[in-house]
Amino acid sequence: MAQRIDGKLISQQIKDELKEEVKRLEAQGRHACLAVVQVGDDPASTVYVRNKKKACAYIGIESRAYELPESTTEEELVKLVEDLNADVSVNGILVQLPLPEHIDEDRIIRTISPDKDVDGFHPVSVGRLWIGEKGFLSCTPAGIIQLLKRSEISIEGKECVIIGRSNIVGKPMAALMLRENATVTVAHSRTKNLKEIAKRADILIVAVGKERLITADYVKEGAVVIDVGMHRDADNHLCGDVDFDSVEPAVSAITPVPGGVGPMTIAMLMNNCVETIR
Ligand SMILES: NC(=O)C1=CN([C@@H]2O[C@H](COP(=O)(O)OP(=O)(O)OC[C@H]3O[C@@H](n4cnc5c(N)ncnc54)[C@H](OP(=O)(O)O)[C@@H]3O)[C@@H](O)[C@H]2O)C=CC1
Ligand SMILES: Nc1nc(=O)c2c([nH]1)NC[C@@H]1CN(c3ccc(C(=O)N[C@@H](CCC(=O)O)C(=O)O)cc3)C=[N+]21
Repeated sequence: MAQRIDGKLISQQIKDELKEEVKRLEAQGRHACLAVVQVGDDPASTVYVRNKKKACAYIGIESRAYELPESTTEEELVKLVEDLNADVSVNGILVQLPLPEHIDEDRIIRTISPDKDVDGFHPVSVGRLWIGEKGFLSCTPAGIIQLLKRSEISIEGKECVIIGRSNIVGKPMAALMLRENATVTVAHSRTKNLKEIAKRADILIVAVGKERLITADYVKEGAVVIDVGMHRDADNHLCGDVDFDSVEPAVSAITPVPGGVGPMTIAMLMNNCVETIR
């Protein structure tokens, strides 16, 4: 029987640890405040933003919501981020992605002060990650490392294959697995023989954004499979990039969707917020 890696449970443990820590920090007069910026009203973004605010309330972090209309200009958003950078009562800034077409996402990410970049998306945070310097870690990859460690799955020396090379998941995931001494392969849409490469993995991390793409024929017997994907299927159920029913019988451990990586992303965002006052 494959071990089901329970992201809901592990994220709850982390949030409880953070809640205790925030209590101690508050007693020392330290207070964390996260600014959450959403432009437009994409329903998926609204759900994530709501979950982030709920997590803040649970842990004892103040959250300030900035809900801007879809028609917000790039200049207006840059101005808001600059004001938040300058506001000493704000410790962390999160601008929910994706942004509307007419706004340059990279410019907005670069505008966030690296000292308040709790998403870990700023080029300075990315550089720090790759050279092994202290800085904010990208939340989803950091959450996956915690899932593995807290499930007692060792990483050192393992063959790790990551499918996907986005700036928010695949690339920072590669940096973190390398830091943990895995041997890392990053596959993408131009990769040849994807099945053969994926089958080499002791730890297979899937972030392709294609509903149930990965079936049992991509997976080595006994591998650990981490599914980052997030989709609503034709029956309106949440599912991942991995075909869970096909893959689960072959593997030693697997994350479900929902209840796997998703809740960990939020727990690690909370950790980054607490980091601003440690
Ligand atoms: N649970 C969570 O907290 C989070 C979940 N997600 C989910 O994870 C998934 C991936 O997100 P994200 O990284 O932002 O996605 P992107 O669309 O930015 O990146 C997808 C990557 O997968 C590669 N790819 C696409 N199709 C194939 C294929 N058929 N074979 C091999 N590689 C392929 C692309 O290659 P190329 O570079 O060549 O185009 C690209 O590198 C999505 O479902 C998203 O919703 C994302 C963030 C957080
Ligand atoms: N600036 C920015 N930072 C992000 O971290 C960011 C973003 N933009 N844009 C979108 C992606 C996606 N993402 C998720 C967060 C939580 C769940 C999550 O909690 N998922 C639950 C289910 C939630 C539900 O019921 O819909 C689960 O998997 O169990 C999923 C996905 C963060 N992202």
